[in-house]
Amino acid sequence: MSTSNDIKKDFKPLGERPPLRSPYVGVPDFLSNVSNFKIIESTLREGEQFANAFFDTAKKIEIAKALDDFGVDYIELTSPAASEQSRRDCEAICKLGLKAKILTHIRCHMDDARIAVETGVDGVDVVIGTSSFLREHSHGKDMDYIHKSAIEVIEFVKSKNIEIRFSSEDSFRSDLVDLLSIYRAVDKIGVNRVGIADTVGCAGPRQVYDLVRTLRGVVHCDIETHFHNDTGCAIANAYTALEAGATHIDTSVLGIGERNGITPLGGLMARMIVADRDYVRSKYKLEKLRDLENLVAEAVEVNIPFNNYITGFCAFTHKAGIHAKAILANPSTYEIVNPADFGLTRYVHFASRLTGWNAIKSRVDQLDLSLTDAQVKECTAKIKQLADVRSLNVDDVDSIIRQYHFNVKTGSNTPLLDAVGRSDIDADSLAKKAIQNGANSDAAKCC
Ligand SMILES: CC(=O)SCCNC(=O)CCNC(=O)[C@H](O)C(C)(C)COP(=O)(O)OP(=O)(O)OC[C@H]1O[C@@H](n2cnc3c(N)ncnc32)[C@H](O)[C@@H]1OP(=O)(O)O
Ligand SMILES: O=C(O)CCC(=O)C(=O)O
Ligand SMILES: [Zn+2]
Repeated sequence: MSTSNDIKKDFKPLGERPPLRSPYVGVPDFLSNVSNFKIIESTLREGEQFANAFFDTAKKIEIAKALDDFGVDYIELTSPAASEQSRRDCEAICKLGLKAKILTHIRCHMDDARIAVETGVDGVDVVIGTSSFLREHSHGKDMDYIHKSAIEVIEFVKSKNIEIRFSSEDSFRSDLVDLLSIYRAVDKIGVNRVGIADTVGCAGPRQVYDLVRTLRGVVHCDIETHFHNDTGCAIANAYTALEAGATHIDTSVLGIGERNGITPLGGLMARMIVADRDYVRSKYKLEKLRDLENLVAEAVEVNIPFNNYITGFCAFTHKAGIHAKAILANPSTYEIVNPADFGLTRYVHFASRLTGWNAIKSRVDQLDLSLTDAQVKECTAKIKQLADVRSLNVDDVDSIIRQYHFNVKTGSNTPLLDAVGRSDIDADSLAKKAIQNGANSDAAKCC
């Protein structure tokens, strides 16, 4: 039983106490791989299944090189059994001598396996559906057949001394006993990885955690995971899988894939840099992300979404006055990801009625003008007055600030609205103008 003397003895003055653990850092877990994961980049396999995708050989090579330069661990390619050109492209990419290991993705079938091992790949990803939906309506095979063909294909690929991964398609709608028994069997004969796939995007993070953690207790090999984004959980599920002990995450650039795709590479980077900045920065050339996304977006003829992780046009734009003030004082107040880690810049928006005098003061300083705080506040009020009437852009606000400054310094009384013109400019044409001028044209560069 502790006495009051013991309590006094244990009591340490504040300065001597060990630092409190940050509440934002997860509880350490020796099975977690959030600080030690690998990316299997599947833009050239899953991504080719995206509705708009057509990659000719030159484009595939360009994308493969860009992925390699970014630092992904593996590049997964479409099955060489898909078409003659797919096979030739696979061979061509294998010959590039990239740092990333090259994989191809095949059905659990000896015909596909025989073609795959001849392409020069570093490894083969084998998949077969195990849910009753796929067993009945896709390939029509039962679990006994799946076991037998899996063992045959795996032994064959292993005999060629290249990596082999076995994955169950539609894992989250498969019977748990079926799953664990096939994974145990393939682990026993020595696969490099087993894969779990949320093929229809039905799983939530708790299910992912439970399945991966259970599997971690059953197999010795690495665990790869693949998450579709139909219900918006692809990044959260990937992160949770790593927490539960998965070792590899499948991604594609911008998340492109079947239907609305899979875990996006950029979104995963955003999530993981918050978990372990040093690890992510040491492995991946994050400043190349934007170019990589632009390359793929152009190839598949889509725009980068406005709300894209990291590279969306407003991902680091701060608008409301309360945010702007705090961001100017310390960017960590309203930013969990530092844009500089990705070679990007943050912006403080000041051309709106939501702005505040701190943002306008910062703009006054950028324009190399000098006004007292009281003057900045008065000028801000004028800007907000006009912003209540119509949409403003940077030029409008700069003109008001300059006119206000001129009036103050010369004692003149020119109406501020003259600086921006009194004619009605409709909001639509201003918005169009802003887009033409580049997305951040009405924002101030800062910090
Ligand atoms: C969830 C995923 O994304 S898995 C990866 C998907 N990738 C691809 O489909 C690659 C591109 N696919 C193709 O080019 C073609 O589908 C091919 C070459 C693979 C097969 O073409 P086809 O022989 O004309 O068959 P089709 O595409 O109509 O049907 C799929 C066939 O594969 C079989 N199959 C489906 N999944 C598997 C599997 N995992 N393992 C073994 N066989 C499978 C089906 O039973 C069906 O064969 P069947 O016609 O003899 O019944
Ligand atoms: O091979 C895998 O693990 C995943 C295959 C696939 O694309 C899927 O199931 O959605
Ligand atoms: Zn998929």
